[in-house]
Amino acid sequence: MSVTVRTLQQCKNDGRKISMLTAYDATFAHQISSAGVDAILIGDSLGMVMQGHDSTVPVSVDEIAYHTACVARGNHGALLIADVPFLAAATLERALDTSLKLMQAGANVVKIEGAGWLADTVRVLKRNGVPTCIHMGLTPQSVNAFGGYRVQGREQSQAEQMVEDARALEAAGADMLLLECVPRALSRRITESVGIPVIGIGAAPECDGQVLVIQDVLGITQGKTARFVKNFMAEAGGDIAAAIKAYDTAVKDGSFPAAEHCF
Ligand SMILES: Nc1nc(=O)c2c([nH]1)NC[C@@H]1CN(c3ccc(C(=O)N[C@@H](CCC(=O)O)C(=O)O)cc3)CN21
Ligand SMILES: CC(C)C(=O)C(=O)O
Ligand SMILES: [Mg+2]
Repeated sequence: MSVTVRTLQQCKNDGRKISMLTAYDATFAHQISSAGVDAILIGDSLGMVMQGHDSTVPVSVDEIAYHTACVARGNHGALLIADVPFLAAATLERALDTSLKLMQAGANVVKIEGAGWLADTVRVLKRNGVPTCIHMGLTPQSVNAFGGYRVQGREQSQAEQMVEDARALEAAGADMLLLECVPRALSRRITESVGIPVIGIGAAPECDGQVLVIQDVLGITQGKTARFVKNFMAEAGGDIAAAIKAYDTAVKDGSFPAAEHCF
């Protein structure tokens, strides 16, 4: 049975946690979906972990579409979410063109970095049959504007705006939200403020689900990793399939993330 946006909504309604991991190729899609992970993100993090860039800014729509098609061939029933690259949804026309390529490559949902100002985009995509996930908080494509990868929503006014934006995006028809590097208390408040599933990374165990980059889970990422990362390879005795299963189990039993992975 394939996972759909309705399955994830049911998970939130029933209080069952959602697990998500990134994948960029058929082999990992096979391993991750076979382990029972609910959703696979074809993330623009591939610009860093696959291509060796120092940010996600250089990634193109055609590259995400290529990796989405690779993942789709190895996938066994996980929901496929494709990242919309830098500026590829900056106008409604671009958002539609980008979604056309990603959905035809095999995506079930497109994920767009931004905030409340994406409400119109969400409405237009929904009308055209494209489910959306809006990535809020630390949006890595804005690293040049932020001046680094920094926690977002620490100031009261910014926190209130984020809650308001989450509600506006739900009202516009967004199917899910993703919060990255948002303080735990605010992440919990946003998750409780909307009816749609909220996936966290550096957010809170109280989110409806969690996502990590697969290389981080396997402990093979080059250089320093973020606070929210947990390497599941050690407890899995060096077995990749066991590490993926350990992640899925830890998300679903609520033991990941722990306080040390949150802000
Ligand atoms: N391997 C990998 N894992 C990721 O999670 C990831 C990527 N690559 N590439 C794209 C973005 C970049 N991401 C990042 C990168 C660094 C931090 C980071 O170092 N954050 C600080 C927060 C500092 C603060 O404001 O307190 C940290 O200490 O975790 C966070 C997210 C998440 N994404
Ligand atoms: C880190 C996750 C949320 C992401 O957007 C990516 O992998 O590109
Ligand atoms: Mg991304």
